[in-house]
Parts: sequence; structure tokens; C-alpha cells
Amino acid sequence: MLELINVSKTFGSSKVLKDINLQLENGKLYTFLGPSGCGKTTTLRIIAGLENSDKGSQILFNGEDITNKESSKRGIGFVFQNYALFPHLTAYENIIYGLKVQKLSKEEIAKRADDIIGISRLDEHKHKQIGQLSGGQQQRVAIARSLVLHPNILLLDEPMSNLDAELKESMLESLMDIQKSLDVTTIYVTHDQKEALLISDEIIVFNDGNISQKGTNLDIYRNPSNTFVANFIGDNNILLKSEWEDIIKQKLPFTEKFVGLRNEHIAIKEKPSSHKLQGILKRKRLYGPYASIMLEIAGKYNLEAFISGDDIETIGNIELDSFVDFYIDASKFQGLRD
Ligand SMILES: Nc1ncnc2c1ncn2[C@@H]1O[C@H](COP(=O)(O)OP(=O)(O)OP(=O)(O)O)[C@@H](O)[C@H]1O
Repeated sequence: MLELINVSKTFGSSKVLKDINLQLENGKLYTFLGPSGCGKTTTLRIIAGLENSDKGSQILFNGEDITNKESSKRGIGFVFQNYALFPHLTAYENIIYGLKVQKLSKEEIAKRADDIIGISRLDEHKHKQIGQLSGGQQQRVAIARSLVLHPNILLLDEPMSNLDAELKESMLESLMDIQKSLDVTTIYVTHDQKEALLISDEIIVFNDGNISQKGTNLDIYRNPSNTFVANFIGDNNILLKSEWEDIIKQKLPFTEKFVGLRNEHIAIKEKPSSHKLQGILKRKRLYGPYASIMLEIAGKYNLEAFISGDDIETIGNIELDSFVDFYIDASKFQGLRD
């Protein structure tokens, strides 16, 4: 288990990490998710030993204090955004480079390389120069080069950002396969909520040098702990609790100041146990399988809804600025801290 205890980092006069506390279990795939500049990369670099943390910070790995341990002795693999491969070497030579530095026997090097090349599906590319490989293949070489060293932890810093959307998805699938087949603890940094929701055993949401929430993707999506997480992941209608009570003319049981309702929990067709409301249709946008509409209520509240199926036909026949009856699923309200 990897444990961060009161980890802080100050650059000049700005404290970019504020007493981070985190426990990560061995063998899981975690993502650090958050907007640009919130401290994800700095945390990763501190775990890898590439950056010092402030005094008082502590990092434990399987109970051992590694806070001041040299980076090269931590058994951590790091894959960067730009892959940092050696361009004058072949894929195979890149992959075995670290093993040769470690002076392993020829047999051991060949065995380890064959294993990882198989898992990474690089057999037919292993003798190509780096420049002859696609972005996705280069990325697999970069991951293989780290994994062949049998790291305790694999760290990946926005490794897919140079890939197009389709390739990204298939690369994410192969990363998940490789990670599961080797059971290596992995931390993947991204600012893309879709990537995080797709691959993670658990997501750690960063905001402004703090951890806002840690949990499985379903947990974070269904039970965001505060307005930041509710807004950053998925789409949400966040209002003051009192405003929602004004809209539905009913008290809500939450103690939090804000209440959210995800856009997909507003529908045009009545659903069991839903709550009927009326609004004015202010906007409609069709995105193929679903449509996004804006409804104005009581002249002061705007709610955004994602509708699908027959609701799209219904809305298609309603003029803008007309009244529409719609339904909200009150069981889906989320109480949110500020
Ligand atoms: N070497 C440095 N010197 C001074 N400030 C730094 C340094 N490295 C990072 N920072 C600052 O620390 C803050 C956190 O940076 P960090 O790179 O960890 O964010 P991030 O969440 O990974 O962002 P991104 O997604 O853009 O990479 C930022 O405000 C950044 O400007």
C-alpha cells in the first residue's frame, strides 16, 4: 500500500499541495483527475521522488518510509506525456534499455522482453525504429519499457493527450488489460473525466491543491461530495437547497447548502415517482442519441435536461418559448457541500 501523509508542496510563496492524505492499495488502477494546475503532476513527481515535498510530509510504501529515498531506488515506472523514447533505437532496444543498465543476464532480458512485448501486442513492431511507429504504438513501447523493469508502481502522466479520440479509447482498453494482467499498482493522471470514468478502479479528484473526493466511478458520479465534483464530472443542475424547495414546493431532507440534479434525471415523459413541473422551452440541441434542452421555471430558474428516446420527438414538435410539462426524479437529488 502507498500512503501519503500530510504531503504539502510550496513553490516560492504559493502552496500548490495542501496537506494531501491518501491511501492507495496495491494492484489497483487509480486516476488523479482535476483541472489544469490543481497539483496532479506535482503529487505524481513527489511519489516518484523527482520532486521534494515540504518538511512534515511523509510517504510510506508497504509500511516503509520512502520520503527521502532516491528516485531510482523506489521501483517506480514513469510514463510521460511525450513518451521520452530514444529515437535512434528500435522499439525492442528501447524496451530492454533499462534491463541492460541493470546488467541482467541475456536470458533474463530476452524472457522479460518477450513477455512484455506479447502482453503489449508489439511483436510485429519490435524491430522498427521509433519514427516508424504510430503514436499509439510509441505509447505502448513507452509503457512496455517501464513495465519490463517490474516496477512496484506505474505512474502515467497524461499519456494519451497526443492521440486522437478513437486511438485513445483502444489504448485505454489495452492499458487496462496490461494493468490487470500484471496486477501493477497504477496511477494515471488526466484532466479528462471520460478517461477517468472509463478506466479507474478508483478516482481521486483534485481541486486547487486538495483532494476533493476519492471513490469508485459510480460512487463519485452518483454521490459527489461537493459542488466542484458535481460540476467537474458529468452535468448537473446545482441550485441552493432553498431554490429547489421553491421550485418543487416541498422541503428537502438535505443538510447541505446546495442540491444538484443531474441533467439526465429530467424527462418529458412521466416516470414512476417523478415530480411534475412546468417550464418554458428556451433552447433545444440535438446530439443524435440524446438532446439537451433548457427549461425556464417561474421566470428565474434555468434547468438543463438531457432527454432521449420518444422525448426527443416530443420536444421536436414544441416551439421555443412555449410551455412544456416535464418531470424530475426527486429520488436523484444530491446534497452538496460548497
Ligand atoms: N517547478 C515549478 N515551479 C513553480 N511552480 C510550479 C512548478 N511546478 C508546478 N508549479 C505550479 O504548481 C501548480 C500545480 O502544478 P501541477 O503541474 O502539479 O498541476 P496539474 O494539476 O498537473 O496541471 P496540468 O493538468 O496542467 O499538468 C501550478 O500552479 C503550477 O504552475
